[in-house]
Amino acid sequence: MHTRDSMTITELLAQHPYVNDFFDSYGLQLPAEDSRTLAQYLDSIDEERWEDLGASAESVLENFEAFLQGMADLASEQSFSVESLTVIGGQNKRGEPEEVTLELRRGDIVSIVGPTGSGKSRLLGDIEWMACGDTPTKRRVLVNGQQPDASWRFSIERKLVAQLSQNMNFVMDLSVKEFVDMHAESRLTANRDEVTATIIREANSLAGEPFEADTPITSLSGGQSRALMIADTAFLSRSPIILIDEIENAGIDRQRALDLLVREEKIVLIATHDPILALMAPRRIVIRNGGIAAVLQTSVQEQDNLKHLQELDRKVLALRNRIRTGGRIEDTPGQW
Ligand SMILES: Nc1ncnc2c1ncn2[C@@H]1O[C@H](COP(=O)(O)OP(=O)(O)OP(=O)(O)O)[C@@H](O)[C@H]1O
Repeated sequence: MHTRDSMTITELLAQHPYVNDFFDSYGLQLPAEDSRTLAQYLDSIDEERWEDLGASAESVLENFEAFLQGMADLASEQSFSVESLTVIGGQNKRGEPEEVTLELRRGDIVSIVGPTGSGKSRLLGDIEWMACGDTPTKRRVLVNGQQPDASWRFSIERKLVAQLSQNMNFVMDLSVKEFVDMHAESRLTANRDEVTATIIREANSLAGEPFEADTPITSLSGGQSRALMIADTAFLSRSPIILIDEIENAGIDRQRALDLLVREEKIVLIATHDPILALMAPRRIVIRNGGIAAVLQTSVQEQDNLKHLQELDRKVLALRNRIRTGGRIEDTPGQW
């Protein structure tokens, strides 16, 4: 029995003004002033009306409890802030000790580089799982200097980590707008229409080929769906830690994607084979044989060279587009 069970509707609305949204979604309008409790009010609704609404007093009450719990969880999540993330080394694939303690702070962007199969995704996996010596690497991950509570691993509401993985498989039959709006709704976003429009606009500015709000998500290209997920994560995810398993260079504006993701002082880790993305991060973790072999600061010289790399990249992109559109590459390299 909750204290709110004995509250009058007037009191309930005063304490939780957003409850009207919940009842609106059922097509019910709560009276603004009423000295009955919610249960009494729901009981007074006749059978026929419940049939029209496709619900019952019991189901509404039950879902209302879940809704209030969700709001409480969101509020506690917002007040919880991740200031630091620490990875304490374990062992590499040969069982040799990984002698490193890596501390990341809010707003840090770190890239993870290493040969195929060296263990980049594993490091992301350890962070996502908040490993405490219980993965093959024996690493331990601390949040704000402490081992996070085990229940966080399973908490969907209070998700500390958002992962953008390599494969995005959309199976639902929804338009881009419906998909983003559904996300916005599940996050209880206040200005949903506005946020949804911003996400679609930003995703379009990341992806080479534009798409429309009413495009079915199943017909988006790999690059387009990736762009949509990046924008969606940037604007809707409350997770303070973002893990990215490669932003492929399939026409995605990587600098813009990073700028979007770090807007909110999140901790961002990106596993990548792309030298441009690797150098865009102020620090990079080098993985070898399943262990962290080095943590390098991007030097001033590298930052300078990044501009040249980006210039090269633009040239390659232009050549790629030429090939894609049926052209030839017969001019001398000096003219590219
Ligand atoms: N320290 C370790 N001890 C034991 N196994 C490990 C360790 N590190 C990584 N592995 C295992 O090695 C395999 C390859 O690692 P992973 O998939 O992370 O590589 P990757 O660098 O992401 O590769 P790619 O570049 O192809 O995506 C995985 O099965 C992973 O669990």
